[in-house]
Amino acid sequence: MKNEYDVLIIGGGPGGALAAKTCAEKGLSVCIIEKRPAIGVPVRCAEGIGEDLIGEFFDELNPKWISEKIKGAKLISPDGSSFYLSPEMAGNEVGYVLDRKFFDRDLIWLAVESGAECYVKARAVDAIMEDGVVKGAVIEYFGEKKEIRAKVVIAADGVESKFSRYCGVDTTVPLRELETCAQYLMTDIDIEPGITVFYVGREVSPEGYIWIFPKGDRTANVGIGISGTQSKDSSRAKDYLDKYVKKNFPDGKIIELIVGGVSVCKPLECTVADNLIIVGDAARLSDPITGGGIYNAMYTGRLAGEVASECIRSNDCSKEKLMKYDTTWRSSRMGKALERNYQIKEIFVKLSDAQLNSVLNSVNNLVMKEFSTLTLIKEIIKTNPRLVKELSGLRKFFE
Ligand SMILES: Cc1cc2nc3c(=O)[nH]c(=O)nc-3n(C[C@H](O)[C@H](O)[C@H](O)COP(=O)(O)OP(=O)(O)OC[C@H]3O[C@@H](n4cnc5c(N)ncnc54)[C@H](O)[C@@H]3O)c2cc1C
Repeated sequence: MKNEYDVLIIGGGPGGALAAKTCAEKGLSVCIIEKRPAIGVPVRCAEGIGEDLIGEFFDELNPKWISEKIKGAKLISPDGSSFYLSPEMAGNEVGYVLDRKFFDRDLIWLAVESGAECYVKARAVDAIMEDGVVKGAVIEYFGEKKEIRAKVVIAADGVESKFSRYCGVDTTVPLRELETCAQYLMTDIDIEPGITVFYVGREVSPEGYIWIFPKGDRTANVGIGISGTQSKDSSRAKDYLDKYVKKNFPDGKIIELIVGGVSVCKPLECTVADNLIIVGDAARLSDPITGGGIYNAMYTGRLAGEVASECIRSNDCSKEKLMKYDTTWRSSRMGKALERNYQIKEIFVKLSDAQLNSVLNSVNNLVMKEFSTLTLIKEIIKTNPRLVKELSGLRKFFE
């Protein structure tokens, strides 16, 4: 490990890996540090991603990255009725349940093949700051402290991100908007292959949802996310999950448990500073409705790599120059979706279970030519005149 690189990347998740690969391909010297002893494990994710989204990065997917191809979805209302998205309707919402143990590792491998250096068990414990400007990171590597300097530091340290805070950026997530999650990898359970299932409602999962994401024969990620402040009797996410599992999969076998957090707040007000770019979950870029953030991390990681390379070439890595990264992602399809989905989430979390039943039952018999979250929301607005007041805030997104 050297003391100086063009680009230092904190975190070896999908955001960090794409940033590293992009910078290395452009001929820069790149160092990725990852605090865990292995890339990709433990997997803190339900591993779902849309086909079109992952297709933006790869012409062909390595079969070992994929646990299951998803062709449809079911949404279960609080009253138990279900809204089924057939494979024909699912259209652009089909996708994959990945195997991130392999996927994340291979993303780093691609970065290393392109010339990046990667060090595991290397944790950033502070920022090197000079005159208020980021110059690198202090890291702990196998018990020793070391300083690494860089022209640009990319903070890709996930939802638990501390690095940007070390640099003076306020990254606080309001407690209500930090979903706490628990997930079992379960086997020996009766599930429909290729169909993801989502349960919503205050009783089952306050301000969140339960998911079943199939991962091969009678096996699935069965998980839950709940708002940080809305649980009953201080029940934890795992308590809600256990209740669900006991009722629905009493004979299933639990072979893994993970817990983690997902932010469903607005993105950081600004995702750059002098010599610093913040990507993926560290920038609070997971989707406020679904909590999904693999694509957003990959997209912003790649963009950060491109903008950092340009700025390093032009010898100017000031906040002003790096702002190109911030303005580009905000005006992208992803940025617009984040803004819209935040407003939609804010409205939906306020609906009672009775209102949710009414909303979801109203779309139950719809035949949509092409499904997307957007078309579903449009239909909900059209078919729920009684909820016009609650839903009126959504109109601006569809006019
Ligand atoms: C239960 C759960 C289910 C989810 N399900 C889905 C899903 O189905 N689909 C989806 O798209 N998204 C899902 N997500 C979100 C998804 O996992 C994240 O959005 C995605 O991993 C973000 O990638 P990232 O690179 O920004 O951060 P991460 O993947 O979190 O990577 C950050 C890395 O930085 C490392 N790190 C942290 N601090 C330091 C430090 N100081 N020094 C060095 N390294 C550090 C961490 O160890 C980690 O490896 C889920 C999340 C949870 C918790």
